[in-house]
Amino acid sequence: MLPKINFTETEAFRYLSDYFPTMAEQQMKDLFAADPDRFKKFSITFEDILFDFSKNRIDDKTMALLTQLAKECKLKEAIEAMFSGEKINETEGRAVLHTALRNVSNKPLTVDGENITEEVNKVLKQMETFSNSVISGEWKGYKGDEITDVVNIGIGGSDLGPVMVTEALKSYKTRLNLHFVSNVDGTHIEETLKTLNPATTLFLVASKTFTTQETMTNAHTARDWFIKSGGKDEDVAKHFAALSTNAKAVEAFGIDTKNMFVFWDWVGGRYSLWSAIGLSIALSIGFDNFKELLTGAHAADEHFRTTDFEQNISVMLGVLGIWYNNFFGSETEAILPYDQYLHRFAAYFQQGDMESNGKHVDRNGNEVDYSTGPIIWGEPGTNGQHAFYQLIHQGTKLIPCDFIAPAQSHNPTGEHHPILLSNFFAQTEALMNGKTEEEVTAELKASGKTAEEIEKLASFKVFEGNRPTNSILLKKITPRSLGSLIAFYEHKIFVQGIIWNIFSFDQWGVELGKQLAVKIQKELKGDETVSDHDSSTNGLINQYKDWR
Ligand SMILES: O=P(O)(O)OC[C@H]1O[C@](O)(CO)[C@@H](O)[C@@H]1O
Repeated sequence: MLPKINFTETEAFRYLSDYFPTMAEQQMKDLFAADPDRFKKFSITFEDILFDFSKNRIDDKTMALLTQLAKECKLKEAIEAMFSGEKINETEGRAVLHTALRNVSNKPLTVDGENITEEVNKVLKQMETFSNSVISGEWKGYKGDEITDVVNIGIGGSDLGPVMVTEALKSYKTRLNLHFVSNVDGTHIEETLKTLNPATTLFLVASKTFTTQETMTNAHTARDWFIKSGGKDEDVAKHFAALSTNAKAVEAFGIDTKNMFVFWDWVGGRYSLWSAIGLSIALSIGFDNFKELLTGAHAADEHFRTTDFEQNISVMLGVLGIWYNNFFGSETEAILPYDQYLHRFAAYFQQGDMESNGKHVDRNGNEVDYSTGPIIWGEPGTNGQHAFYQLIHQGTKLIPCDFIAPAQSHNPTGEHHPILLSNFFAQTEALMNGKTEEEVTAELKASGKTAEEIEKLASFKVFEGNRPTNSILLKKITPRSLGSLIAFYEHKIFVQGIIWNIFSFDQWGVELGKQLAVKIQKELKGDETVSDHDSSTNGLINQYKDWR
């Protein structure tokens, strides 16, 4: 059982509230000027990843109080409860053990009397054999051809993780071409199928429940396409595999259970890329690289489980987020990777974070009277700079940003990488230092503007600065470093959920819309006028029926 403590009633919260006005006044640039060791003090290096937290609106006292807050909320006990397989997902009665999927050190772990380490290793072996055989060309399609293309059909956690990782690790790509179909919009599957040859295509139907409407609709369309293009029912086994926890539904769909890769109800959808859901990743980068991804995540798990909070990367990420969310009133956090390969990283953590911590009821079942999960968003730099950085620099909202970049590029073409990285460093410096009115005036004067022109322009060109950033510099994006990075972010979400006293591993908020869609889908059949909704919904449905 998880602790059920209201963090706003802790001693640390009271002290933080008292101290907040002092820190709200503090300029980060003054804190840097006063302490030559600030960078050293507030940065942590883990293997080949440097986390620099020093450009935050914190000092020693803030950090001591934030870590005290985590302690008072019994974070240490909660971490142990998760890792040891307690059923901490109480509203679904499930353990939360994505960490067991990457337990490469093979520490034995028993859940409900089953040795899950053995179960996990069995599926990993199956994934290894299968992916090696497809990549090597030993696995043949129904006409005897090698597989050239793999289509992962899944949505949410059964799509976003595999998409993000296969994109991030594209430079490790095998000869296979990966495609991802998620949206139930027929355009997604049709545009994908157009480019494919059924004799050389392998479909992975990825769904924890194997009941998700979007995925099952797309999977049926893919199967129909395969049959229409000449495949027979008995050929389906060579072209369809299932990644699921639901063997019965897989069989009912017509996929041979020999081609089924299982996982378990203790793997949350948005934490499932490490499970059989990662088969598309293994096919895309090879099983050894997939194993490296798991190894990197495991190393981060060990760090999270055993490191003191003051030096614990996920705890730092988590409590800093709480500092801005609950004291400065920030509503959003931007994730800004300066690496084109990481272009789906923010989208991935949109689900990871927002589906986990977008909750307004605490673990006691009471409505919370504080803000919980932030809105996560972001795009790769430098594209973001030319789109939304204006608001980050000069808008009225305080937006804490995570800047992420590799020191070594997989594509070190000409001056591209130094140019990219100079933008990363410049942005974090600019966000912190800003530009004062005196500096603006001097600059305008030097450019030959008159006193009158300077008077008119100056205020628009001032940057107030003091805008916080985390900088995450990796030596290189490798399967191992990426595995660690993802795991650190996953655990940050955990840290925050524990402090906010909410359940981070259910997602009841996605159910209502699904239920209503099933009802409305029936009403869309036939031409009768619909009248049992509110006038807006009726009006929209009836107009749709008229126009379709
Ligand atoms: O893997 P499944 O069961 O198809 O579910 C897909 C996604 O749907 C959700 O349940 C809700 O959108 C996610 O949590 C999950 O990742």
